[in-house]
Amino acid sequence: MGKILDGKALANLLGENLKEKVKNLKAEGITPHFCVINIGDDTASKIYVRSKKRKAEKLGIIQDIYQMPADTKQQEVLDLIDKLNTDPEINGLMVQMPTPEQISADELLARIDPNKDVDSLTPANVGRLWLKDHFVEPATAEGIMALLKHYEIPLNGKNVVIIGRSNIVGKPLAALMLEKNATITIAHSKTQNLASLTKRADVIVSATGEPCLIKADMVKDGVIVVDVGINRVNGKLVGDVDFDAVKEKASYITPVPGGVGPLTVQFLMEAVVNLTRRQNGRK
Ligand SMILES: Nc1nc(=O)c2c([nH]1)NC[C@@H]1CN(c3ccc(C(=O)N[C@@H](CCC(=O)O)C(=O)O)cc3)C=[N+]21
Repeated sequence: MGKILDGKALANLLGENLKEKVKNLKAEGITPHFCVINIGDDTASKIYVRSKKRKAEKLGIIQDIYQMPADTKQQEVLDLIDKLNTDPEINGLMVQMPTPEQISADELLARIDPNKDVDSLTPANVGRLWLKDHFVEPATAEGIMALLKHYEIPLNGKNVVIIGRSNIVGKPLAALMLEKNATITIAHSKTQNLASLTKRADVIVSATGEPCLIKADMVKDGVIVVDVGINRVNGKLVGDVDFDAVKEKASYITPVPGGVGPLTVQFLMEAVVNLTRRQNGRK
């Protein structure tokens, strides 16, 4: 039976260190301050925005929430981003995904000052990520790397199958894992015979939003499974993995909830603090 990769515990542990870091900055008169722009009334988004707010408060970071109506015009959001980009009080900003139909998220992201790009989703920072001189990394990908490192799971030469090619998870995770000399396969909704790929994988990362996509007969014994899926099924939160069955074959597996999710929030806060330090000429 597989060992649980306890993301929640690691997030709490790292949170204690970050709290100290924030305290030290505050002693120098610097308080990290970031903004979340949430457009529309996606239920899940509201939950995430609130959980970020809670974490920020715990750490002593200021978080402003700009809640904009579902029919907000693109230009209004661009104007807000411009204002926050140039406000010296603001160290970071992010646009909560998904955005409503009339909004071009790509255009919004491109407008964010890369120096304030908490999510690391601006074109400049995506480029830096693949060129190895990055100063921010997307939080979920970074959280997964931290989790594997904490449990001393090496990636050198390992076959990793990432399912999901999103800009926010799959693609940046591939970049970070390549840096650790893993061999990466990115599978997605058009991939044929997914099981033939996952059966050969040493590490499987699933980020699709499809409950029970990964079943026990699709994985080899001793596999390491990282479940990034967040799905609500009959009022219950589940990942992409058939957890109870797959954990019998896995050597390590993340639970949902309590796996990758809390680390995402932790590393968003790390990004805020790192950007704040950088803007103030630290490290
Ligand atoms: N610009 C942007 N950046 C993001 O980082 C971003 C986003 N948009 N849109 C949505 C996704 C999703 N996301 C999560 C954050 C926290 C949990 C989390 O805390 N999960 C808890 C459970 C939370 C619950 O109970 O609902 C857990 O897995 O244990 C999950 C998912 C950030 N995202």
